[in-house]
Amino acid sequence: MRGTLYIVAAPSGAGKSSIVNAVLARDPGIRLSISFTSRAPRPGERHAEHYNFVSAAEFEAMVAAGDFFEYARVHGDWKGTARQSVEPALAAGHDVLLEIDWQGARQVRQKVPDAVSVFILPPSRAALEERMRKRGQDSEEVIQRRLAAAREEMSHYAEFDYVIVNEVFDTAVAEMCSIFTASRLRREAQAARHADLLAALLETP
Ligand SMILES: Nc1nc2c(ncn2[C@@H]2O[C@H](COP(=O)(O)OP(=O)(O)O)[C@@H](O)[C@H]2O)c(=O)[nH]1
Ligand SMILES: Nc1ncnc2c1ncn2[C@@H]1O[C@H](COP(=O)(O)OP(=O)(O)O)[C@@H](O)[C@H]1O
Repeated sequence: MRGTLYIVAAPSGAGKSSIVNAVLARDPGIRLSISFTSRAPRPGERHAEHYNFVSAAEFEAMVAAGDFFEYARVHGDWKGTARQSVEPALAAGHDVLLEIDWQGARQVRQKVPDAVSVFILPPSRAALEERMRKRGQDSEEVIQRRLAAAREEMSHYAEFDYVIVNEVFDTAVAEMCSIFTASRLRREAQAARHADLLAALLETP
């Protein structure tokens, strides 16, 4: 059976990376796709671990070569998921998780209609702003830009299959694990039903 494709999106600062890391630690079978980006690495970020960092020209060459499963301009930088990070793993039966924005999520839904998409919301505007500041990595100008971008991102929450409000961290992690487990079980049950049906249909009379 092909693997399941999970999409997780959220406004910056909602707790997406923290939740995804906790879910991956509990469920090591899920493969996290490492995106490509044209933005410069921040202090402490490592190539091929946080992102595959490439120049804008390299990114655009990958677009022209059709290398991307999805890509978009996010906060002024190119971000994209390489086909190579997704298609072989799904075909081999592995589940793959994409941490991408709403524009990428739209492209993926068109390609893979049974992808399972989850949107993470902060419990309040104040909490979102506080969490952005707590990371202490961005200038005030960048934070103001990100708050405006957060409103745009959150306006698309209803396009997603599931919404998690990240108020209590452990509850949010448990909710995401439940969503993933339930959707995997549903797909396995459906595949088993189809296998039984085909066996019956193809049985020689
Ligand atoms: N479409 C798309 N969006 C992405 C990709 N990788 C990251 N993003 C989105 O880019 C936004 C900013 O990412 P984030 O890691 O929070 O911030 P950054 O550290 O400034 O890159 C978030 O909405 C991510 O979901 C990607 O491969 N494709
Ligand atoms: N439920 C929560 N309650 C309080 N702080 C949280 C919660 N979830 C995440 N955080 C904190 O908020 C900040 C932003 O989280 P992060 O995972 O980096 O967000 P994102 O990936 O969505 O930008 C981090 O300092 C993180 O520890």
